[in-house]
Amino acid sequence: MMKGIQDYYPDHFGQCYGCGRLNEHGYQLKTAWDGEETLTRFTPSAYHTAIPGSVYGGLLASLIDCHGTGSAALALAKEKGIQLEGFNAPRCVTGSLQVSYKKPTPIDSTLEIRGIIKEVKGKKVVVEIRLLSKGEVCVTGEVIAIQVPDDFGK
Ligand SMILES: CCCCCCCC/C=C\CCCCCCCC(=O)SCCNC(=O)CCNC(=O)[C@H](O)C(C)(C)COP(=O)(O)OP(=O)(O)OC[C@H]1O[C@@H](n2cnc3c(N)ncnc32)[C@H](O)[C@@H]1OP(=O)(O)O
Repeated sequence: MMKGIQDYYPDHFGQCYGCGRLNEHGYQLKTAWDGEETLTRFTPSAYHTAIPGSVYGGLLASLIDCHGTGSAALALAKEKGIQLEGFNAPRCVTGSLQVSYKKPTPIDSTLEIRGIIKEVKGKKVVVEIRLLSKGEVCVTGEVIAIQVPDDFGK
């Protein structure tokens, strides 16, 4: 599996259900740069069903959520010139999450979640997200992520 910004969060940020590397029950999303965009992949299982053939919308929202905060952390690291090593990644939590379901999301394919950084202003980052299945955009969203201090959650 590719390495993501989540691999550079310290242990107390590694417990997140969506993206914590230490949560054995979670999705363990990995968010990385893909050119100017950010990218996460997730392969749904049959039990992630809404109606047969389509992915449950709440799951799709949580993929957008954690990919958004991870993308924001990548953007802050880039802006501040931080070389990722050890557990030194900037960390963000979700301020707001907006999701728009454009069409049913086929479940029998690996999903691609792509982020575009729209704004970095102080500790606030706005990320626009597209979620694709079989090459088609099924869901769009916007995450406003806010950087928190290093001791947040300790
Ligand atoms: C308390 C529990 C938190 C749990 C966090 C879990 C940690 C996870 C750890 C590790 C995983 C890695 C991370 C993955 C995360 C996964 C996603 C989640 O599930 S996160 C959980 C859901 N989110 C919350 O529970 C946030 C609760 N809210 C807060 O803690 C604060 O309200 C916070 C940090 C979001 C903002 O508080 P301020 O005091 O730092 O912000 P100000 O200084 O007032 O504003 C700065 C800028 O941000 C905007 N802003 C602030 N809050 C906003 C909001 N809610 N929506 C939109 N914009 C907001 C403001 O308008 C301002 O923007 P202008 O500079 O004026 O342009």
